[in-house]
Amino acid sequence: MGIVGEAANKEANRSVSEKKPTVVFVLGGPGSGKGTQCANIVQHFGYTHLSAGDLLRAEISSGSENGTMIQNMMKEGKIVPSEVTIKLLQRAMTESGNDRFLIDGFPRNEENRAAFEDITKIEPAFVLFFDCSEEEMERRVLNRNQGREDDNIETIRKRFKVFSESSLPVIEHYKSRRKVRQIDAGRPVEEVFESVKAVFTSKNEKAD
Ligand SMILES: Nc1ncnc2c1ncn2[C@@H]1O[C@H](COP(=O)(O)OP(=O)(O)OP(=O)(O)O)[C@@H](O)[C@H]1O
Ligand SMILES: O=c1ccn([C@@H]2O[C@H](COP(=O)(O)O)[C@@H](O)[C@H]2O)c(=O)[nH]1
Ligand SMILES: [Mg+2]
Repeated sequence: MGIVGEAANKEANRSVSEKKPTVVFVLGGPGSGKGTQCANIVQHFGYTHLSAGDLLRAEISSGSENGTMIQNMMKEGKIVPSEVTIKLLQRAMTESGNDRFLIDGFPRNEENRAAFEDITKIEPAFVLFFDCSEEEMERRVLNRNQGREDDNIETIRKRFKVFSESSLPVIEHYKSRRKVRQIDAGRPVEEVFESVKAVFTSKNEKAD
């Protein structure tokens, strides 16, 4: 290959590696089925699933210096400082080697949202919102049996309050920008996934 060809090749590779990743935020109340549906999306559409809650739990288990602070906040259903969560997300994105991500359970408040956009300069392609009644979400979380310290009725009530007071405004923000794809998540898993698939296969979605 000549010098000109090599330069063109380098340029092509550079633009690929510097291309902004595709991000879909996956939001919804505790137990709405975000993790369950993300696992299905990964199988069908080649995304990497990053659950902010799972990354925070892994940070606690790793014995990191932030572990105790994160654990105490999660027990209370509170939102961990943005910089901690964003660092974990950025690290996971880099380590994945992929360029399309489902970011599950983040941003949880307006400050999370603004900080993520500020730091990463990434805007989501769209936001998947799993809409489910509190009654159904409570039933699911109490039956989940994954040993999560925050799956008890006292913390669940706090998580619902944080969701409606702090997370719903994030969804409203993206609604006003026509980025929200709202899914009725109160139906059986397979039915919910049919609606999810329709979103990901729509030719109008930038993420495809
Ligand atoms: N459509 C559904 N119908 C009935 N049960 C469901 C449905 N979707 C998920 N579940 C079950 O409900 C529980 C919660 O689901 P999941 O963990 O996916 O929710 P989540 O939104 O990720 O919750 P969290 O925010 O607490 O992490 C799990 O036990 C899961 O198997
Ligand atoms: O961006 C985030 C995500 C999660 N948290 C804390 O973790 C728990 C559990 O989150 P799940 O999404 O249900 O796994 C949540 O209640 C918060 O305390 C967070 O602070 N920031
Ligand atoms: Mg989850």
